[in-house]
Amino acid sequence: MSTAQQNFILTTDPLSLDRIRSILNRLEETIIFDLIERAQFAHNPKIYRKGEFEELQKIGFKGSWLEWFLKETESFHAKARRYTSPDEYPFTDRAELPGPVLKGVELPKILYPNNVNANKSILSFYTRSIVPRITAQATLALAAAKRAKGITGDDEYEDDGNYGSAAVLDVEVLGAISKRVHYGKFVSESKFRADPAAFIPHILTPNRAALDALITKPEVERKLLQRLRKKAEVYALNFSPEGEPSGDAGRKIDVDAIVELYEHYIIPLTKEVEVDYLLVRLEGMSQKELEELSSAKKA
Ligand SMILES: C=C(O[C@@H]1C=C(C(=O)O)C=C[C@H]1O)C(=O)O
Repeated sequence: MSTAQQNFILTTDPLSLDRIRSILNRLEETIIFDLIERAQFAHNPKIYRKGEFEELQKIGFKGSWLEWFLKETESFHAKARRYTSPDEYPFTDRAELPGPVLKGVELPKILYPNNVNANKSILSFYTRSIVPRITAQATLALAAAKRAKGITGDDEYEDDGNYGSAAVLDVEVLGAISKRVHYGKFVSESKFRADPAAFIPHILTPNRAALDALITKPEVERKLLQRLRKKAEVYALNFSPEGEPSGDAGRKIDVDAIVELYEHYIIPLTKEVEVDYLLVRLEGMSQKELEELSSAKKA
């Protein structure tokens, strides 16, 4: 599917699973490249801890350096109505963001009204598990360079002072992961509409495990992880000035780290969003509406 056909406005069938899967596939590129960019800087743990920067406290901001970046960036994006789109969620509380300067666009209402939002979990696993892992190479190289200058002990590690550059990239990675994970809502809506009768009893019970089994496609996940490894291996290659790929010169990022990120965080969280969305999919419906839906033919 061409990238133009992925466009929400141009497509004829926004809920086709093929279209949704092609978007998830394209987001793999975005996430891998953003992680490669972030991996050039050291961990810089200071930027993830609240209260580390006196300068921020002085201007009345109580969160971490990264939270400040998120709030400032998202405030601007909110003005351009980014978060009125059903696949874009801010990390900052909406109440703290300004309203859009442009009037809202009339997008077709495809999703059922819901407040499912996984960003708190995304922020937490990204900063605790992902950043330390993908920055390990840069952090070790930094420590070696510092030792060569006679700096040893605790001051050797982790901090290269590139707080702005690292946080700009964190904001990019987080936005891409968030978009990917919340796409789970479209996946669920598509699967639900294809066979409402299969889902309804488990939504009413409610039975998370049964819903999880209904939406899980092990074969799709297996192929995804295989494809992702191949993509990461290729994109992370270093090239000689003559354009020769040199696998021996090391890769720009730890390929296993990317595959594990998907396997242990991104896919499970997408499925959690899928199930959370299904659990509110019938809220406010009358008995008659439920019966009509239950007897709707399998698509
Ligand atoms: C996204 C889908 O739903 C589930 C979640 C997947 C994922 O997060 O990549 C993959 C397959 C399914 O188990 C899908 O069916 O494509």
